[in-house]
Amino acid sequence: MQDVAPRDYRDAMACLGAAVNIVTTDGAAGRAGFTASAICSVTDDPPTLLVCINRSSSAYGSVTRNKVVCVNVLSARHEQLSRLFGGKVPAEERFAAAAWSTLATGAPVLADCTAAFDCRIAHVVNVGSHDVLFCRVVALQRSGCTDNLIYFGRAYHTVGVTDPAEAGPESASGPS
Ligand SMILES: NC(=O)C1=CN([C@@H]2O[C@H](COP(=O)(O)OP(=O)(O)OC[C@H]3O[C@@H](n4cnc5c(N)ncnc54)[C@H](O)[C@@H]3O)[C@@H](O)[C@H]2O)C=CC1
Ligand SMILES: Cc1cc2nc3c(=O)[nH]c(=O)nc-3n(C[C@H](O)[C@H](O)[C@H](O)COP(=O)(O)O)c2cc1C
Repeated sequence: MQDVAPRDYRDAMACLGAAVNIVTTDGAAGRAGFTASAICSVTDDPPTLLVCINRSSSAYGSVTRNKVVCVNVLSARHEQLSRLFGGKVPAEERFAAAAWSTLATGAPVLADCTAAFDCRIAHVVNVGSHDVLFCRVVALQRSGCTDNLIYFGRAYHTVGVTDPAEAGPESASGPS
């Protein structure tokens, strides 16, 4: 069996469009955040999603020691914010560019994000360069669920619904 080269793998993955998110954390190990597309729903009972984080990321130490994250789903207007959280910018400069609140865990919630999943990290699996974080969702926020920022072909794009009613009502739930 022929091994697939990492470069060929990434070229093929560039053809897999994915929603863009900002994953944040806060706590004793400090506030941090990074742009992430490797996020997936695992199960709705108990509500669980997964996040893949590169262990070389500047946010890695804070995320794994705080053991909490908030997955902030981005919309078209957040492209510049996504670039800021995409690397090489000091954490304080990243967070200064937007307004944040908190839900249950204390991880920063982006004020105008499409949806926010506030989570406690339940389980971690090491795979190659990344850790896969299995995250139990303990609180939610939804607002203006009309469009998504998408990363496809190494570029940003937007998908949206023309009728906001299709996306359901705005809401927040879980302990606060
Ligand atoms: N899952 C990840 O860690 C991702 C990391 N990135 C980072 O963003 C920067 C810009 O990336 P592109 O311009 O899209 O070119 P690229 O060739 O680095 O990435 C193309 C595609 O490959 C995947 N990918 C990239 N790096 C990966 C990694 N280390 N592990 C697993 N999958 C990976 C992603 O699906 C990405 O859309 C790079 O530094 C890249 O490492 C981007 C997307 C996902
Ligand atoms: C569109 C996009 C998606 C990304 N997705 C992920 C991801 O899922 N997991 C990850 O560890 N890094 C991902 N990255 C890279 C991190 O955002 C970036 O490397 C991270 O902020 C580390 O940079 P830093 O060490 O300078 O903070 C992505 C970058 C971009 C631009």
